[in-house]
Amino acid sequence: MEDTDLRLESSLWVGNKRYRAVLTGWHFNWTEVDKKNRDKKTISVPVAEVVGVEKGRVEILPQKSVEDTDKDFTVFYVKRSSSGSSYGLLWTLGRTQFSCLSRVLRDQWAKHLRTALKTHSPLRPNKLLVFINPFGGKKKGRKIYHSLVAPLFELAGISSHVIVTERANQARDHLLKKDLTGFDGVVCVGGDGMFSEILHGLIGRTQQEAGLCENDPTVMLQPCPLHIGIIPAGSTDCVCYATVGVINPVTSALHIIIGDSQPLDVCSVHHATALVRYSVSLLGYGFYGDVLAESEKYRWMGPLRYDFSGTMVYLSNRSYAGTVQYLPADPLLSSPRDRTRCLSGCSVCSRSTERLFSNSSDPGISLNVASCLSFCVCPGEWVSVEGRFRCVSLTCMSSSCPKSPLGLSPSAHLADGTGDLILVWDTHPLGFLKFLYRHTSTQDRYEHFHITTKLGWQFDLPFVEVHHDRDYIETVSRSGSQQHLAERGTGQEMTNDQKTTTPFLCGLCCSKAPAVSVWNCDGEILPSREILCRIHGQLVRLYARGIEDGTAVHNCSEENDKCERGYT
Ligand SMILES: CCCCCCCCCCCCC/C=C/[C@@H](O)[C@H](COP(=O)(O)O)NC(=O)CCCCCCCCCCCCCCC
Ligand SMILES: Nc1ncnc2c1ncn2[C@@H]1O[C@H](COP(=O)(O)OP(=O)(O)O)[C@@H](O)[C@H]1O
Ligand SMILES: [Ca+2]
Repeated sequence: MEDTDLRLESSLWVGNKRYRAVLTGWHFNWTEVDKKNRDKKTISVPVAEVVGVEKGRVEILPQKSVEDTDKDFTVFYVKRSSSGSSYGLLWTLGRTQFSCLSRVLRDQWAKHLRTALKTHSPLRPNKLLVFINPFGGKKKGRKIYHSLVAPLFELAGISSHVIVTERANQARDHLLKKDLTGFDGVVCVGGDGMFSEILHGLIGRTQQEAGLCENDPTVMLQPCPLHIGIIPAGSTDCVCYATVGVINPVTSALHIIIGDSQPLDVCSVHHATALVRYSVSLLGYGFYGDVLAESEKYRWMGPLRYDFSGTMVYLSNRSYAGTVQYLPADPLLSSPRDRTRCLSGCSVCSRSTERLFSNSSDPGISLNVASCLSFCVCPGEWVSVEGRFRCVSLTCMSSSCPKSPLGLSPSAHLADGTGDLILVWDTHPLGFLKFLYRHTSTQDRYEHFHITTKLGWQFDLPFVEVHHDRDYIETVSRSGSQQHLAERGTGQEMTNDQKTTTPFLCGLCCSKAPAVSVWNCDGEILPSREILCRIHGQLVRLYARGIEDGTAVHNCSEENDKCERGYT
């Protein structure tokens, strides 16, 4: 036996097989040795991915059972399996029960492993504040938390203070006003709307404490000190999908437990001199605004309300006149058409961390170099676009979700300090259907009518433009004064310029097509149509690590597969 600092090596038994087990600084490995002392297969678990170490023979599923034996210990760790698509890995709870030659050795293994995992993952939370929206998605938030997540938190020694919300904005108000001392992070059990509440509460609280004015779009906001964890239990679950790669409560719980950390860009939306809201996933005018407004009537349908309303709004065949102005970002940083994806350990985001935080005096509203596409812009110049749009969307990240596995903007980055602006000009209904349909693509490269298609396929249409922006103004109005837009009602006589496109299938869904749309801001309808947006790079941190490349499945060896698979 060897024992220096955190290194420990000895023989251990799993069942009747003997293993040579080694704990080095970063890894816990066990290698099967046969009767002639020859090495066979090795299983290696990064210490940072050890969930817990218990003395005795312990199971936590289907219910907790502890056999308090003298020479045994049980190690729980993260185990990966394919999610079925090329990106995003499911995490389950791996478990192996080891036997030692003596109790002293057993205690030594337990002590060393526990010390090592604390040393190698310093962001593991000790205490979490958990908000459950009991009405999100299919209304299963409470069940998901208590049956799948709470036992894992308990195993990892995390204490949690759980609040089941009784009204909208309760979580946000709690975070804005109540004592948060001692908490390492906030967990939201729900959908994108619930995440948005947490986001607003934490950003608001941080700025209050820093004495910063959120209404001023030129202020450099203070990054939030508390991490946010998302247990998906909503309808779209876009933020979870885009930062973890799968919608799976156990996977998300394990990312929280091991203290993963993923920074995220946030967009602040202003009107006149006031902050309206923050957004991370979708700020959409036109189609997405109309779908949201329509879907509110059908909340009782649960997540299906979006498909139903989406079809109705599609059939109503609307487009809207407007003006969008934006400041293009430096195309050297990354581009929405560069066919790359932001995956775990993304180098574009890492480089951005240095850029975003090295120059704290950067007001953030100065321009980088010219944008791509048909616009010729000089440094420092705003680009103004005017016309009729099917939809105008802004995302700070890919906004991938189960409906659109590669997302609204597949090459967008989670934490590069920029957002993507997608302009879809008015086009014929089949063209727009093609655009929507292309969002359902699951592979980033495939053959379609003998043509190899690549990431960002939905942008390869003549009526779609995508721009990479750092900060910009967006206003949506008909050509003419913006004031006019705010005052324009739906009952007015419309000029050709103001008219929405004629519905082409039925009068049921589209008899009263309005002349203006609304903004969908992460699932909330905004009260204003004229807005000014600013991207704040890496303003919050999630317990996540970005989407893992599913083509490289780790530690799923034969031996591992024999372990308890946990909750799949
Ligand atoms: C033909 C199939 C078309 C599929 C098009 C899929 C595009 C999906 C893009 C989704 C981007 C999601 C960005 C995230 C938004 C969320 O923040 C936000 C709030 O989520 P929460 O309720 O969980 O709190 N969610 C939303 O605003 C929902 C947007 C959903 C849009 C779905 C549209 C479905 C369209 C179906 C059209 C069908 C046309 C069929 C014609 C015969
Ligand atoms: N107890 C509650 N009662 C009613 N609404 C709530 C409650 N808790 C949270 N909400 C609100 O419900 C909205 C939708 O929640 P979310 O969890 O995102 O579900 P979904 O994904 O189905 O829209 C959010 O805007 C949130 O503010
Ligand atoms: Ca971004």
